[in-house]
Amino acid sequence: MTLLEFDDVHQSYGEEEVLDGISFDVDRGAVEVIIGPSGSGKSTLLRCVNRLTDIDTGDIRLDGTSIYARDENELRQQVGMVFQDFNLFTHLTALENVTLGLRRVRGFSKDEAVADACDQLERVGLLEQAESYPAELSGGQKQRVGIARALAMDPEIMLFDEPTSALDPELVGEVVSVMRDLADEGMTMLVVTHEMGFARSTASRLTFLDDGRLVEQGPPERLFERPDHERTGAFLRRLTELHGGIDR
Ligand SMILES: Nc1ncnc2c1ncn2[C@@H]1O[C@H](COP(=O)(O)OP(=O)(O)OP(=O)(O)O)[C@@H](O)[C@H]1O
Repeated sequence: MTLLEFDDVHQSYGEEEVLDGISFDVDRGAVEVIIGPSGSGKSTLLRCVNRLTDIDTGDIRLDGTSIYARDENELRQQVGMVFQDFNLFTHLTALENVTLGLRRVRGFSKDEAVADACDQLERVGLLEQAESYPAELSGGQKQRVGIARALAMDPEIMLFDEPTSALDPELVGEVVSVMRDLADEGMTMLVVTHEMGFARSTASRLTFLDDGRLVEQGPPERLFERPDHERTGAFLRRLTELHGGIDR
């Protein structure tokens, strides 16, 4: 069953067309991994889904309704986003970073918010660090707080924009493992990543973007073994050399 639809999406910055007619559907429970060269429009595509960036023409529908027909705050609750550089409030503890949205957006009482935030931190294996400030956490731990914060909104879909790219290599595994658990729980996920181990083991489908166009889409095993386009094959071989095909 379709949850998210991109319908002929065009987006430009000034003269530069960044998304040039993107159309595809994401099923509920699917893990869609978006790959493509730098500047191909991957981040922009994600940012359009929760209206951090507006599209020029076309439409994006969530659960059959245009994202432009929805209340913006409600949309941001339904669409969780995890950023490369965590975007945590540095003056708040891990727990406070998670309770903030629960109180302000979901209207939870203080006690309810703390209880729910503790559940979310436990889900990402960080309950013991609840009282730590971001500066006291490793990059992997910070990113897991970012995931817990997004999960606290009880989203219908989670967007991950290169969630492991800012991490030291030894910290990538703990974040990938949390993402894999979410996939196993049936969370719908749209993931921009270079982690080919994750793509091979967990993606329902890979989507290859180049220069704002959707070049090729398919199950990871087919795209890795028998891509229709030479560009896809060459790109995946290079990513695998750089970021490993090893399942972490
Ligand atoms: N706020 C902005 N203003 C102007 N141009 C932008 C803006 N954000 C992105 N761009 C341009 O849009 C194009 C696509 O950027 P985008 O970040 O979506 O690509 P990407 O595939 O995610 O790249 P990367 O892998 O390097 O993050 C790039 O040429 C970029 O310079």
